[in-house]
Amino acid sequence: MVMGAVASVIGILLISYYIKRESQRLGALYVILRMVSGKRYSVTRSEDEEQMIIAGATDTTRVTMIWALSLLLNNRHALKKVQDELHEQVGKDRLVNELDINKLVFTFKLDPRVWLDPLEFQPERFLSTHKSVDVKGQHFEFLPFGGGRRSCPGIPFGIQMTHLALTTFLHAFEITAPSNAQVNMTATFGLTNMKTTPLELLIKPILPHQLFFQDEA
Ligand code: HEM
Repeated sequence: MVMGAVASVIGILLISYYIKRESQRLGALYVILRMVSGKRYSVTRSEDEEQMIIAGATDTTRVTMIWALSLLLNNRHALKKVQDELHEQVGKDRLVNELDINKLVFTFKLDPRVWLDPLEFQPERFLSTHKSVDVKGQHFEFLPFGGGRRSCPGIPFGIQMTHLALTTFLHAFEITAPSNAQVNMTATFGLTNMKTTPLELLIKPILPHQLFFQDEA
């Protein structure tokens, strides 16, 4: 099925859905952010604070998903490993859920001075040579969420959302680039380093049709 779908749309839809669902509980979210990060966010709700959390949560997760999909498309062996693992661990009779994430070892164990072949997409390195590197700001060679006092307070939420959205998508669809062309990896400098050109995907559903229309439990 050719849809010419742009991954960002899927990312935004999933993230906006969760944010919307959680927005009534933003007051509680401040408390959680304070608890997990030890930072002083005001518990008094203000529009600025809501916008800061929504902006911090949406663009970052969307951009992470777009780059992950682009890298997987340009590295078909890694994409195959991710999808083989999903079909082995989750099967084809249901969708991915939060409890599957820890079983998806390949997918999420995921300058020459620090990294060997830094420009190569080698997610395997996080299972072998760089097994002990974590993303939460303690290992300075890899700081996707920053570090120190102003590091990201949404790390658990960001990781969970990215895991769930990416695996749900890759489990349910076969993805290819139009004409099997290489994905253009040029980045635009900004607050988040967005891909310069939109990511175009051809997606083909691979799970039973009824799973795409099931009601939420
Ligand atoms: C993959 C997803 C995410 C990535 C890569 C990411 C990355 C970052 C980075 C690099 C910073 C700056 C840290 C620094 O200055 O050292 C930051 C800050 C922040 N992030 Fe995230 N983030 C993500 C998801 C989220 C989520 C889901 C939320 C909220 C639920 C969130 C809320 C925030 C806030 C409020 C700040 C400002 C912190 C402060 O200055 O005190 N982020 N994030």
